[in-house]
Order: sequence, then C-alpha cells, then structure tokens
Amino acid sequence: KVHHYEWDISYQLKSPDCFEKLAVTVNGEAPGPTIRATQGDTIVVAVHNKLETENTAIHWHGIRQIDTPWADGVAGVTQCPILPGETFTYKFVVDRPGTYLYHAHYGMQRVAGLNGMIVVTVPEGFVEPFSYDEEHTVLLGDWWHKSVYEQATGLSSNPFVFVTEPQSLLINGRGMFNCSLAPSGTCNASRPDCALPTLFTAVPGKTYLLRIGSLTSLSSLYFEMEGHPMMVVEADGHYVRPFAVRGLFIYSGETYSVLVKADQDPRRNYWAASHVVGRNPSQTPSGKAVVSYAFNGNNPWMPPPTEPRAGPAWNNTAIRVEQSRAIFAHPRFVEPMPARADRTLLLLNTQNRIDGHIKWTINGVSLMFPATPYLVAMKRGMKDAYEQRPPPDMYDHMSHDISAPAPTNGTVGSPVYRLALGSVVDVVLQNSNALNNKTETHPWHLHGHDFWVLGHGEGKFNPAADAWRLLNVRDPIMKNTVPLHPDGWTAVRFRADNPGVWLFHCHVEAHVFMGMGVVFEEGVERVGRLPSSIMGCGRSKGLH
Ligand SMILES: O=C1O[C@H]([C@@H](O)CO)C(O)=C1O
Repeated sequence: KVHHYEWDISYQLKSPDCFEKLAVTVNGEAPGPTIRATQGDTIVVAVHNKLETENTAIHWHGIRQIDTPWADGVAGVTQCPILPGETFTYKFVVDRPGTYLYHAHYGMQRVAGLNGMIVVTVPEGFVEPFSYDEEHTVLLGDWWHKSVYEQATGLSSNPFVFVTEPQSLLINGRGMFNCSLAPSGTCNASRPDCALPTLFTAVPGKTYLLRIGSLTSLSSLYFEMEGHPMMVVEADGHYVRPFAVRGLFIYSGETYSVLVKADQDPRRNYWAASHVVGRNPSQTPSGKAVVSYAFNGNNPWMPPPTEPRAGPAWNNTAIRVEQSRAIFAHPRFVEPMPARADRTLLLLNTQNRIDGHIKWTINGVSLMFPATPYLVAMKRGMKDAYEQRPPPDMYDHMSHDISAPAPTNGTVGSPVYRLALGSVVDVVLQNSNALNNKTETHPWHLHGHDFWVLGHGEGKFNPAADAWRLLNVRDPIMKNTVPLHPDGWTAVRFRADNPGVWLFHCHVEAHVFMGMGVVFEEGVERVGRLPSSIMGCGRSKGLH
C-alpha cells in the first residue's frame, strides 16, 4: 500500500508551553501528524517548503532506507537542502514494524518543532509477542523560548554561548511555563494549546500499548505514570525481553513501546510526568500530562488529587546504566550477530577550542557538512568536494586521560570513514570530560542501519584487555540510538550492508551542530541512479 502525504512546512506562532513563539510546523501543527503504515508499505511525502527564508530537509529516523539512501533527509549528507518555495518528495518503504520518528535535519531546525512519529504495524496474521487493547503515542520533547537562530549563533560565536537548559518539557507537544516569569504579553496561561494534556483515557481493566519516543534537543528524560508501572516490550523497532520499570529512562532519538494496565482506583486520574536527568534540572520544570480514567463518577478532566513526584536524582548515572544493561533481545527474536568484526573503531569524543570556537570532535575531527552532499560527491567521484584523507580509526587510548579536557586543539573537516560493503564494524564510543571538566550523556544515532548493543562500561575501554569479554554477544538488542553515559563507553556492532552514505552522530542538537558526528560510506558505487532532486547545491549545481 502507498500512503501519500502533502506537507506544507511553515512558521506559525505557537504557544506549546503558554509562551508565544515561532515554531516550524507541518500543515500548521507542531509536532506534525503521526504517520501510520503497515510493514512493507511505501510512504510518499511531498514536502513543500513554505518557510519563506529558510531551507529544510526531513529525516525519517529509524527507517533504514534500503535502496533509497537519497531519501534519508540529511542536508549535506544525502541531499541538498530544500529551498524556500521548492517541493521535495521523499519516497521510501517502511520495511520493519515498530515505532520510529521523523524530524528536520537541516542546521538546528529540529529545535523549532518539526518532529513527529512513525508507527509501523505488523502485517495481518503476524502475532506479536504480547497483546493489548488499544495503543497511543507519547512524544517527549524539550522547548526553548530563544529562537533556533539565537541558539545556533551562540554556539558558533566567540565567546561561546551555550543554549543552556530548556524552559519546558513537552509531552505530545504541550508544556506549561510559569507565565509570571515571562515578560508581559508573551505568555498566557489560559491559551488552549497549553492546557494540561490528557495522555490517554483508561478504561478499567484494559491494557494499553504506549509508543514512547523522545525527540528532545538536549535532555535525557525519565518518564513515569503515577501508580502505573510499565512493561517494556519494544525498543527502536525490535522486540525486547519484557522488563518492568516504574519509570523509563529515555534518550533523544530512542523509542520504546510499553504495556500499561489500567488497574488503579478508577475514581480519580493520575499524573504522567517527564523529568530531566543527566543535567541539572533546576531550570526545567517537569513535563506533565494526565492519565484519566473513564469511569462512571470520575471526572476525566479533573487534575489528579496528588502532586507529581519529583524525578530521580539527576546525577545518579548508575541507575541509568543499569537500565541500559537490562535491555536484551526477546528470546524469540534474537537477530544472529556475526561473531567478530572486520574492523574496530574507537571513537573518543572531546570538546575542543578550535580557532577560538568551542567544538566537539571525534578522534580530533569536528564534522562540518560539505557544500556538496557526500552522497552526490562520492557517487559521482568529485574528489575535491570532501576530504579525501579518512579520519582516524583510533585515538591514543593508552595515554589519553578521559577525566581531563582535551589537551590538543583538533581540526574541523569533512572526512568520511569508508567501510567495505558487507563488512562487520565494531564501534566503541568513548566519553571524556568537556572543557568545563564535566562529563555528559550523548545519545548516538546511526542512520541507515541498526546496530547490536554489545555493552556499556565505566571509565576507559581498553581494547587490549578484558573489555571484550564483558560484552553481550548472546542476546544483544538491536537499536538505532544508544546512550553513551557520563564517564563511560558504549560498544556497538553493525553490518555495513546498506549502500549509501550515512551519518552517525550525537542526537543532542547542539552537539551535532558543534561537530559531534562522523560519516560512513559503504558500497556507494552500488547505489542506483541518484534522483536529480537531491542536487543543486555546491558542486552538484547543474548536475542531473
Ligand atoms: O556542548 C556543551 O557545551 C556546554 C559546556 O560543556 C561548555 O564547556 C555544555 O553544557 C554542553 O553540553
């Protein structure tokens, strides 16, 4: 089945948390509509850029784009940005069931509100390893009152101005800023678009599947529903061995499906809440929504009689690592993993000062997208359009001190790791302290593939020693986004079997903007004829 969408992308005045601000919308809405399809369906989205003065591009997060690498939607990697007034049509197949996301992938535009969810259901006759009565989507976000322009300008300025902490957390696009803190006339608590949202209406005794996704710009979150523990059954489109949590840690770019049973006293309603973890949440009030009960005698619009609980200690890394380590493939859906890798990359992130600007680097290189999209440049053999020298596979793991800021400056560039088509690649992401001597959470997202999550560890990964033996090679979960925890490392394995050029990056919008990403190429010569609609910028001007 083919699903056709016509999307007008435009700025609209919105007040998702009562504060009025310009947001990038899809057909007037932010978040955009949920795309619903069945495994194997084709999605066609005609994107009309009506932003007047701003480019755009949309990434379909978690969709591998097999045979359609030009539809991945990353300006600078897989296509030229879509100019104001132009229409670009994405066409791709949703080849696996699960919960996915979409969002802008041009500059820091995701921060401005262009995001939404993709739900791919199983084909008729397929029995999932769990059952439920109804399903709902929960999209988590964070929200700033500063414009994207101010945020991006601050990050690239000298002196550096960080985006700082979000003003609000959004649940399904709604938050609640305390208007007494805003300049008069900018915030109005009685606006309908910032009313306390109902997460879903529960009928006593029924079981609900919540498809939860996070598209925060910066924040790692803890999501919980008062009195309602969750059974986690899916992660990034893969069934997991079910595990129960009272609250779910979720990182930007991740999705989880959870089962919730409506088994509480139905004569009242309950809080759902999201809390910042991993960074100090003192400037960011928790996001709130209501789980309301449909029950004779209960008022479904009444706020719960309780106060929402405070979140867990934001700086308790151990409990977050514990959840990361509790996720295994469902025993009936273990995807066989190659026993060893053909190549290992040890990728160290450091924050560096380069020509006075603060950047993130990976093995000393801060990624800057080239003017000509990599996919066009590499497929057409334009050797001067990107850096020919590949970035380093390793950092100096013997002597580098991860608890100290980077001792060297690093460089800014547009290199690419060229992977042999079909080869197996291990990547160990290694965290280290930023220039302010703090260590942070970095959720890493791989385009075009899922990876097996081999493990998470503390401190520095030592490739020569025991570290490999600690990894889970028996039933690792496959994901497209995985957290790199403070002071630690995360190891993943993937098969480079999808011809194209693919971004792998920290999903914190400010961090990828500051260069925290790498580019992989595999089998670009096998990519089919590139559509001329992805061309028109840099050295691809005039090509078709
Ligand atoms: O990228 C970042 O920059 C600041 C700080 O590290 C500046 O040194 C911060 O909190 C980030 O997450």
